[in-house]
Order: sequence, then structure tokens, then C-alpha cells
Amino acid sequence: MLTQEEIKQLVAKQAAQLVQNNMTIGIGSGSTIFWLIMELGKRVKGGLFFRAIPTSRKTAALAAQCNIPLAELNAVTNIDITIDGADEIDPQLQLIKGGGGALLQEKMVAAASRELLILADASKLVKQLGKFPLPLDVIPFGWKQVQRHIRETYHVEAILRMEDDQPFITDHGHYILDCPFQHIEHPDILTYDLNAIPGVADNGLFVNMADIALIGYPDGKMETRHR
Ligand SMILES: O=C(CO)[C@H](O)[C@H](O)COP(=O)(O)O
Repeated sequence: MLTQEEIKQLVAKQAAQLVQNNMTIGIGSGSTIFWLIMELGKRVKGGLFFRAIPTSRKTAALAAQCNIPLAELNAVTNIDITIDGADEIDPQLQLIKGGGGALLQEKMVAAASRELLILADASKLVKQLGKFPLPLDVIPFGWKQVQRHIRETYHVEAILRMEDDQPFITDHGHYILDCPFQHIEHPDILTYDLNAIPGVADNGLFVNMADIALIGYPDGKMETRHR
């Protein structure tokens, strides 16, 4: 039986093979994507040329260490594919993302891409989204108003994400509120409503965005799911 880390490595290795010469790709964030970057680094060493739009500073730094050429989102007109991880994946390939706090940039890069491929081990599969607390990316000014709105509207206690006893700060200087909705029945409606709250930059629901998910299992099998 493979460990979770070995499964992540396996799906990352498979996904890295999809990248072809001269492509522009989006590279997600997180521990699964760490392995993707390692595999892509090997392919760069082998002579493959592509350029990548990173979805976080961490990803940009890792990719640079692996000699992967980087480009800015504003500098490109086409992204062939974005490869990213997820925190929850439902049967329709609707996602919760943002466990690493990079959801805003991840969603912007994914939205600009022709295709979004999600890599995950099978523990991320759920029947219904919501067990994983939904991250909201919020502007620090007035974040408590957003928290109050979530409490009064949904009866959900949004928790300010902390790091080393300080609020966690995103790459864009924002805060993250983690919202334990438990059961999200209509992700399409919820994403729309949450983003309408003043002060919310974005939320971690990725609705109708993922095209394919590559899922790895402890026995070494891999499954491809399409939306
Ligand atoms: O959305 C993300 C970061 O904002 C990640 O893709 C998500 O948290 C999954 O991470 P991991 O591969 O470490 O489980």
C-alpha cells in the first residue's frame, strides 16, 4: 500500500507527462503540486521548454529553483492547462480549494486557462462539499463584518486563520476566514452569494472550473474523472 505522499508523487509524475514543448501552463500550490514541480524540473533538465504561471509565491520560488521559466498572468493571452490540487472534490468535480491560502490567485489562473486538471489522492473525494472548512479570502479592513455576515446569514462561525499566533497573510496581503459549512447543497449559489459580501475577494469554491481530475489510490491505481 502506498503512503499519501507516494500517491501524490505518482499522480504528479503522470500529470507532468502531459506538458508539451512550448506550452504555457498554470502551476497550482500545495504539497501535491510540490511533486509536480519536481517532475517538471526533471523534464526541463531533459530539454523540454515551456513557461509557467505560478499561483503563489511558494510555487514561484520552487519552480525557479527547478529552472522552470516563469511568466506573469498579465503577460499571457493563453494558458494551455493549469494543474492544481484540491481539498475536496465532489462527484461533479466541484471543488473546495484554499487550504494553502492561495485560492485567489489559483482561481484567477484557472479561469484564464483552457483546461484545469486537478491532482489528488482519493482521500479528497467526497459525496458533498463542506466538511473541509471553506476558505474565504477577505480584505483585512473590516474582516469582522464579513465574519458577522456569515454568522447571521448562515449560522456558521468563520474562523480567522492564524500562523505563529498572527493572522495568516495571503500573497496579496489579505486574511483567510475558514468557514465550516459542513454541507454545501448548492455550491453554485453559495459561491455567488459569498462573493457578493463586501470585503470578500473570493472564496474557495471552484464551481464548473475543473475539467479533469486524476485521482490516485493506495493500491497504486489511478483514475481519470471528467466533468
Ligand atoms: O488549494 C490549495 C492551496 O490553496 C491546494 O491545492 C489544496 O490545499 C491541496 O493541497 P495539498 O495538495 O497539499 O493537499
